[in-house]
Amino acid sequence: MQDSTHSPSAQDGAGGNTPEHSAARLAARLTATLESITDAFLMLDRDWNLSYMNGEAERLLQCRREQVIGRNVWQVFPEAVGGPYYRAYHKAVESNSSVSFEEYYAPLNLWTEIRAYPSEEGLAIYFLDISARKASEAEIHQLAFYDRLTGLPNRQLLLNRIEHALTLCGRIGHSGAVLFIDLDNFKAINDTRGHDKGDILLQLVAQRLQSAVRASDTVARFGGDEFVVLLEDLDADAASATAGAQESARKVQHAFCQPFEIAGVQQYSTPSIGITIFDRDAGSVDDVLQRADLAMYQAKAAGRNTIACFDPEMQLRVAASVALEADLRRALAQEEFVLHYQPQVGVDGRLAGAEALLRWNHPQRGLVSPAEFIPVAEDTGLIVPLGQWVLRSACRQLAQWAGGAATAALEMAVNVSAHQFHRPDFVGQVLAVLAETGAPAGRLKLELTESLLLKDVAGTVEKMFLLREVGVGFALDDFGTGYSSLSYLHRLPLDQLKIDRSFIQEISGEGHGAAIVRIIVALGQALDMTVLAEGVETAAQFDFIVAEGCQAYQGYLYSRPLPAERLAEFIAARAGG
Ligand SMILES: Nc1nc2c(ncn2[C@@H]2O[C@@H]3COP(=O)(O)O[C@H]4[C@@H](O)[C@H](n5cnc6c(=O)[nH]c(N)nc65)O[C@@H]4COP(=O)(O)O[C@H]3[C@H]2O)c(=O)[nH]1
Repeated sequence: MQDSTHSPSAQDGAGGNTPEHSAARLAARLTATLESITDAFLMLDRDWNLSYMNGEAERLLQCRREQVIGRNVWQVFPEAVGGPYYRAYHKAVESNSSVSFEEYYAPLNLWTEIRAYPSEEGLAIYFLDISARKASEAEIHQLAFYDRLTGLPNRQLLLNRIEHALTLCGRIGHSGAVLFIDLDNFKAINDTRGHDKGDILLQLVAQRLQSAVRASDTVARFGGDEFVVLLEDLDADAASATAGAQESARKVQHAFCQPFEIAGVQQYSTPSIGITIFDRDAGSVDDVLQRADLAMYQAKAAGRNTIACFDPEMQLRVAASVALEADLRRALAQEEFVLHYQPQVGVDGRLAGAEALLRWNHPQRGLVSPAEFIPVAEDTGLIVPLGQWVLRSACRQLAQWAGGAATAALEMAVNVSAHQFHRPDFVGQVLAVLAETGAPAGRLKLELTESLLLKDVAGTVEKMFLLREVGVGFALDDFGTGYSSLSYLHRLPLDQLKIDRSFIQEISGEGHGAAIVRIIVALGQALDMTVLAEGVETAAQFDFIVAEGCQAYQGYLYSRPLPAERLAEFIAARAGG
């Protein structure tokens, strides 16, 4: 049997068993319960008058119950009239059911549940302050979808928006565009001014980009110094969509005209911008971004601070070069390269030496010209191991010549690419190869190009002098085709200028070939360098370069590039004849 001293009625004291007393006790208990729950709680009667309010509701709604009980709720909270709460209260009454929702009610985010009581024709309303949960949800969203440094949408949000834009294109039939933006000189700024200044630049760029485009366009940080602008809602017509995207790209470019002020210093930065237009047939998000990225590379290649539109041929070229790169790596591992040697001759007919020219002995394609694969090797950095292989093989050959009576005096010219030359250990590598092969340093001539020399002139001069100390000579290849700057020529320890074959070919034609040959010869004399004409094919060209004072030449007239054994036969035949 239940212990009566523990029953609620026993605790309520004596004489409290009348229906009135029971009701009063129940009301008191209910009130105590309603005051202790964590929800805010309100009751309205059927005339919208507030009939009850607990302490938590007082706190959340910032009012005192004695001032509001009995008053019309819409008079107490006039700002709510017509708003979401107003509509929800009416809906609950009309539908005679409960309604719950989340809504911002300044300055709080509230979860609200409204229950209609048909019998009493009133409403019971519960509120819960969910501001803290909302704030942490917002923070999680911010971290997941926005870039911390710039506050811009991040790559993930951009991908979502492009996906969405592609779906819309399919449904509505309009088109959109992606502008892929890369800062041209960001690495240099980061390296010279420090990462904190680099970060400031990225933040300023983010602001400029946002003000350069419409508020409805997405500006996202893709990563590092790469930004993407997504334009939706362009015309369905391809030509006018392209024109619209180009116009936006020009605005973006224009936003970089003014310098950025970073820690009191004016800093200029320029963008390379690639554009791709997309419509319902654009494929996947990745396809679209890849095209924009390719177009951006095209813009960079065109000289920076430029805008380029995606061109499908470009994609084919890139695909071919990716395939070629893989093939080159394999070729290097399987030693499919060989050197051919083209004689370099004095105009008096004396054989001076040979230029080592790289050939790729491809298992399917036969001999492949370096003109086809050197640019890819340069772009991918493969030129470094490849150039090292050339240097070692040519020096081995040079050492062999040094031991033969008829070939002892021959020089070996070796092409050196900019990538290879600007490696910090270049001098050490050349010295190591000379030591390893036993080739005479005094008969090794490195052929450098003008563009190579222009980059970091001081470092270049230093390397050249270090090598010259052991006897290595230098020729300037393809002279006249690059950014000739006469001002640096006299600072460099060069032994020879090579006139590019394009000028030799022009000698008898309409062009300025003859005049250019004359100028280069005069320059060589003034700077005490020998001048060698490349690509001499005819007797007339030979006569001209002799008359102009070139000391040496190479070209089909004398000999094509030859494999080592054929060159040995060639030399022996000449010695014999
Ligand atoms: N039309 C015509 N052409 C002539 C004549 N005489 C020689 N040539 C060609 O002209 C090029 C001369 O080499 P280059 O200017 O250094 O130009 C070279 C050089 O820049 C690069 N290259 C070749 N081997 C190497 C290498 O080992 N390392 C690097 N970095 N580049 C190389 O590839 C370029 C092309 O090499 P090749 O195809 O061997 O082409 C060679 C040679 O075969 C002629 O009378 N008429």
